[in-house]
Amino acid sequence: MRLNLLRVRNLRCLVEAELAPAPGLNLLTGGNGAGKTSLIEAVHLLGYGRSFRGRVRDGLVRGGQTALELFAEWQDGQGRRRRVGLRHTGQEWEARLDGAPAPSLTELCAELAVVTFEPGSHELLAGGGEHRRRFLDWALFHVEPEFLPVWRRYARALKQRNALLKRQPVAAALEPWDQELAQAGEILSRLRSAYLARLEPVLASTAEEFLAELGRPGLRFQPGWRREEQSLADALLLSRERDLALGYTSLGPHRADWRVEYPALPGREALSRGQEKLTALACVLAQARAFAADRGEWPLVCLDDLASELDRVHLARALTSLVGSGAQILLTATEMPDLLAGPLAPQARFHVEQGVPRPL
Ligand SMILES: Nc1ncnc2c1ncn2[C@@H]1O[C@H](COP(=O)(O)OP(=O)(O)OP(=O)(O)O)[C@@H](O)[C@H]1O
Repeated sequence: MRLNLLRVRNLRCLVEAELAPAPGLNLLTGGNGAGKTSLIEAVHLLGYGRSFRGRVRDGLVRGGQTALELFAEWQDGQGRRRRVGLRHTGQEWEARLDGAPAPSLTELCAELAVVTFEPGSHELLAGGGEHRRRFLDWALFHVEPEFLPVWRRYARALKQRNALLKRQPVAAALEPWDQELAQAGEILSRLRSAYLARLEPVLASTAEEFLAELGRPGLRFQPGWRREEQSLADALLLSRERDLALGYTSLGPHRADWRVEYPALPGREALSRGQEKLTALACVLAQARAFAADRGEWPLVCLDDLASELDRVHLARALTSLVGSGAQILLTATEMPDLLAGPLAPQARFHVEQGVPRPL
């Protein structure tokens, strides 16, 4: 997947910005508040329907404006030229995909695959389970056709069951939703567990390239109930009294989680802050690699302010591992890191000032 053109209007400080990235490594430099992260946010928004700094309604639209507008043109793995346009007010949106109206944001996000590592990405290890579920589900959404319908089934059944639980229904009223939840939930869990099993060796080889000192990382899946001991149907039945008292469904795949384990470390808490970031980066890059292996094309890789996150040695190793891969990369930094020379020299450089990126 190769992004040829990005146009942004009225997103944070970007009044009217245009970026035409090259294949390979693109470096965006500029001072604090210049708009580098906002450009990455624009790409991320097309890939996820939300920013990594919150929803569109949480301040993404430029002050004094009613909507932001994005346009992107890229080439997919088969060499086809694709186009997407999005207008978003924070409440309402309108989108076009290849010239036709897009029926949903989900449809849009299925087309442009983006992985992002930014200063908040250490939340993948340190934050709540929703970050890690989102990570898992992004991959499945893109590579597993069975995933989205089953995820929707599960989400709908969960909403209905939770609404019922609040009303203290008779047990029989819960039956159909328990059944639906159990059926969809078992499939969801199987898909997630299989994905993590596929990701584990990819993560190990990625971490080996720039984080070998910690040993081979493993991935442990937590399905959201005691899956090795009981079916989800049984678990739901057993937790019914408690769920009625709580007024919501206390177990199931919506509570799933996963974690990275290093054999020589007692737990995540033993990681230094830098090691936590490197591990999160390894997870993100492994996910991009696994995507490339499954789909035969790389997602667009966005790395915001990586140099301020990593020391020089780890930064060089991480970039070397990526740059050789053929992925298109958008990398932001306040200044050009001096290690970006020789084989790590960017294919294109842009300087961002007051929300305007200019090619150098
Ligand atoms: N809704 C908004 N309307 C107008 N300006 C905004 C809005 N939200 C944020 N800004 C401004 O947009 C800029 C955002 O900059 P951005 O985070 O993209 O900068 P950056 O180049 O990545 O900087 P840094 O190096 O400090 O991370 C800031 O100057 C901020 O004050």
